[in-house]
Amino acid sequence: MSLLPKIVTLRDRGRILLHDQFKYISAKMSSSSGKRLRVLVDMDGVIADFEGGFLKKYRARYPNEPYITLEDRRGFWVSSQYGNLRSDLCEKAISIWESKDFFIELEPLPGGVQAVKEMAKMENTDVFICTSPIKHYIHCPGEKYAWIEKHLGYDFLDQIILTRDKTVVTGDVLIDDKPDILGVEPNPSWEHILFTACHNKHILPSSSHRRLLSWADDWRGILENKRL
Ligand SMILES: Cc1cn([C@H]2C[C@H](O)[C@@H](COP(=O)(O)O)O2)c(=O)[nH]c1=O
Ligand SMILES: [Mg+2]
Repeated sequence: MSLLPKIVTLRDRGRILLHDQFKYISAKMSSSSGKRLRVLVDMDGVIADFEGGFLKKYRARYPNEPYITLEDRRGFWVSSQYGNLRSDLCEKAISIWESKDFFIELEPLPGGVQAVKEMAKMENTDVFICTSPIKHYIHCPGEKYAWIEKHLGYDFLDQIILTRDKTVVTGDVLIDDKPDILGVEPNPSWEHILFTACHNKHILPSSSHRRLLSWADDWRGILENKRL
């Protein structure tokens, strides 16, 4: 090996320049669909029918108690609205989602599983299911895993984020039906796309939220727009 300092000739510089240009062009070609995107998809109320599953089981267990139709649902917290109806109904509502088999037996919401599968196959796209477990953890976390395996497949178990604070998760987009997603991070990295559900459909359009009305809505357009 020569001990002489390396002299970069004009010809070398030309080669380096060409090499850099080649690298730039091939990088551009491989990311023809724009920048890499990390999409966080909520589970309850977005791909799994929490509200429908709740009402069915609540009515079966408490056939003589009053209930709230999906049409009349207001506000994210089912427990609060039932508690306002009659104070003891709050506990009765909670007893439903704390029961064994509640989360695993939730029906998929129309188009959700198909959309997530398609999203995951898109070039330059990482999809994670970002979902909050209840604190009564005996059944819920395991059943959420089982639901993902059942509907999205075994390999999707690598893509699960269980957290009660979604603000600390980094991503480009969070598709979620909860209107206010708060936590310790005041400026989360993601844009919250509000997924329309029976409890939030009456909230007026706001400049702080873009909406996805259902999985038949233009989720592909939202993703492409985020790549720009
Ligand atoms: C309506 C409602 C929900 N929960 C629980 C059930 C789920 O584990 C989470 C919601 O999770 P997401 O990731 O935000 O979809 O909250 C509850 O404890 N009380 C309720 O009234
Ligand atoms: Mg949700």
